[in-house]
Amino acid sequence: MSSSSMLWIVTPYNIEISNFLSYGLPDNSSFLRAPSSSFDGRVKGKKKPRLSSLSFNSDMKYSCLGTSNNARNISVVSSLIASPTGEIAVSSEQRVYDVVLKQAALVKEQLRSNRDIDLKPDIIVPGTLSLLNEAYDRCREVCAEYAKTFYLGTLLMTPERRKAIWAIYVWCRRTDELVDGPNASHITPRALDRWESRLEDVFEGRAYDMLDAALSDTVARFPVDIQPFRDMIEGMRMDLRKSRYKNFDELYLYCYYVAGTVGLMSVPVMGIEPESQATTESIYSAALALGIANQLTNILRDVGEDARRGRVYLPQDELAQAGLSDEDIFAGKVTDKWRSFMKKQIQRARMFFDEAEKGVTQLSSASRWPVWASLLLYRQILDEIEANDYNNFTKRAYVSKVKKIVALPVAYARSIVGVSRSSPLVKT
Ligand SMILES: CC(C)=CCC/C(C)=C/CC/C(C)=C/CC/C(C)=C/[C@@H]1[C@@H](COP(=O)(O)OP(=O)(O)O)[C@]1(C)CC/C=C(\C)CC/C=C(\C)CCC=C(C)C
Ligand SMILES: [Mn+2]
Repeated sequence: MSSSSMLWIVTPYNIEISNFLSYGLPDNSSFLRAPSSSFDGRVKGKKKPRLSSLSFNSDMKYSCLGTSNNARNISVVSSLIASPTGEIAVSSEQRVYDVVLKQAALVKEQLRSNRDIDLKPDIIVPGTLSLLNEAYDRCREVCAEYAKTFYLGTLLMTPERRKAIWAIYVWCRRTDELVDGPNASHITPRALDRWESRLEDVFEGRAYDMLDAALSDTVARFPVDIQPFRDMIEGMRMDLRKSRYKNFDELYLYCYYVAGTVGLMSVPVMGIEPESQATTESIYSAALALGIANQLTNILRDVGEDARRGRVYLPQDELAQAGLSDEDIFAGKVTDKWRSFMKKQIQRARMFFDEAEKGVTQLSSASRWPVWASLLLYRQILDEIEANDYNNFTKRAYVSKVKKIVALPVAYARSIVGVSRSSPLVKT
């Protein structure tokens, strides 16, 4: 479907920025939700496993993202969990990795059949191009308003790619706003089903409003798959039904849904450096790691705020191991137990950032800066939690303007370093 023909059905609503999160959800009761993950339980890869650099000690009972398919194998084996009834369950990590493999395979396939996405010609239907430009401009405004630093970073990207990232950003923001925004108390699982049904329409070129129209155009131009978008909605469903996470496996799945998905949505737009020797899978794994790292950081920053909403996004088993409980969190007292618990949580988030770093250099050169900037800035929130002596109950950790300004040239310097054969993601 051409991006322009899609525009025939766009209604140019006059949407104000302050109002951009409004959504005309269709009442589609016949909608059948697709499964959120296509995991089939197969063990991937044949080579000898190598331990992932992110494996946690037995205390944490978690081995995280590997740096290659080889590394992944070890987690596949260790990710088979036997239930008390003897059934073999599959870990979240493996379920998510299956999505990563699928995304990587899809993008490879689509790029093969569409060598240069930036040169995909417009089929111009009279009058529609200016509408589309207006739609992207709305996305730009929203992005500039809600994510200033990140917006600045996108300005270095090619015009095609930056517009696409704005459109994806806006869809993510709107989705999150459904469960976190002013109308959150009215949001039901059925409303999320309708949001998903609307998403499918957007992917098929039927946009409901201008912001959708921009996304519809983006997904027609870039090899972006619907699965991570669906999975983000699944994360919002999870938020509606759940306010506690038994262990890190459960939390990992939530983090994938609401944040890891952003990495998977973004890579096909950001593009991979043509010189890159890394496997597509490893780059997607790094992108996933960045999303997880960001979300874990969000969670650690917002412990007090979430607790006041009755939510605890911390692994219950790890809290118990540290001699802590929900009551301690609601009491909001910084104790030595809390400090030592937080140290471990921060360490884990940093490991995900380290994993993500390996992939940034593999992105196309113009896309690296915003990614480096967001990585460096988000990671600094962890430093600020430490600087607040782990008081994330009543003090919000934030990165000062000065530190943000300093981070930008650092990010730029990193972004101009090209891919090297010694990169940890490169096949040897
Ligand atoms: C190889 C490699 C490293 C590639 C880079 C891949 C990449 C660009 C990854 C981006 C990761 C990223 C920015 C993830 C967002 C994580 C996040 C903060 C998610 C938030 C979820 C809900 O949390 P919560 O409700 O607790 O938070 P709030 O209090 O509401 O803030 C989200 C809010 C989900 C919605 C996500 C967004 C609005 C961000 C979408 C961002 C993009 C599409 C652009 C990403 C691009 C860059 C350059 C960062
Ligand atoms: Mn939110």
